[in-house]
Amino acid sequence: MSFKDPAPLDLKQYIREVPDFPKPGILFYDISTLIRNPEAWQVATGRLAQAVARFQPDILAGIESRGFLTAAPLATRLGCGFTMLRKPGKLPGKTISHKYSLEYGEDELQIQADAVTPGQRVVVLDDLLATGGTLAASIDLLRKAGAEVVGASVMIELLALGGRKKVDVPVTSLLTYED
Ligand SMILES: O=P(O)(O)OC[C@H]1O[C@H](OP(=O)(O)OP(=O)(O)O)[C@H](O)[C@@H]1O
Ligand SMILES: Nc1ncnc2[nH]cnc12
Repeated sequence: MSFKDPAPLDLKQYIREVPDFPKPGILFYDISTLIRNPEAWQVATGRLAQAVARFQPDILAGIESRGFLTAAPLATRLGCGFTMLRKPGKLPGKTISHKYSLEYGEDELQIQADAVTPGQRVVVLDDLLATGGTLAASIDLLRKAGAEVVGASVMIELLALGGRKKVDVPVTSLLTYED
């Protein structure tokens, strides 16, 4: 993997912080302003790719929908396969599902049953780690599909929510926020 990082570039300046979205009291970390800037997005994906390469993955798994944005360019850079973890009813053919609890209510993710060959090394990617429920569920789902989940990587980690405690594989994050 060759990537020359034009350091120093503070990527946080490209993340827009939106108060009270999608509901009062939530501070939303918006990556739209990062991905629309070609230089900043090159740097962000380059740094993420360096972190993910250390896991020596065969396949990257992206979590719908913002996880697709991070996983797909990395798979291209690293020469890995890419597979989608999707919300229910979106994937054709035989699928494997995993239901999980969130702070309020239940959610579900699916993967195609033949997406992973048993024992393949998979790294799961998302844009952001908050409570960790989504990432933990994705890892459970990938294991149901036969994957060896060797790591997880996110662009943004919200430290105060302690999400990485729910995740039993090594997690790398590019940008951390205390609040
Ligand atoms: O750590 P958690 O508390 O589980 O939260 C993190 C998840 O929440 C967001 O996804 P969202 O469900 O908003 O879907 P989106 O990517 O389609 O916007 C984000 O992209 C992560 O997947
Ligand atoms: N605070 C937040 N900002 C952006 N995406 C999120 N997903 C879960 N919590 C989030």
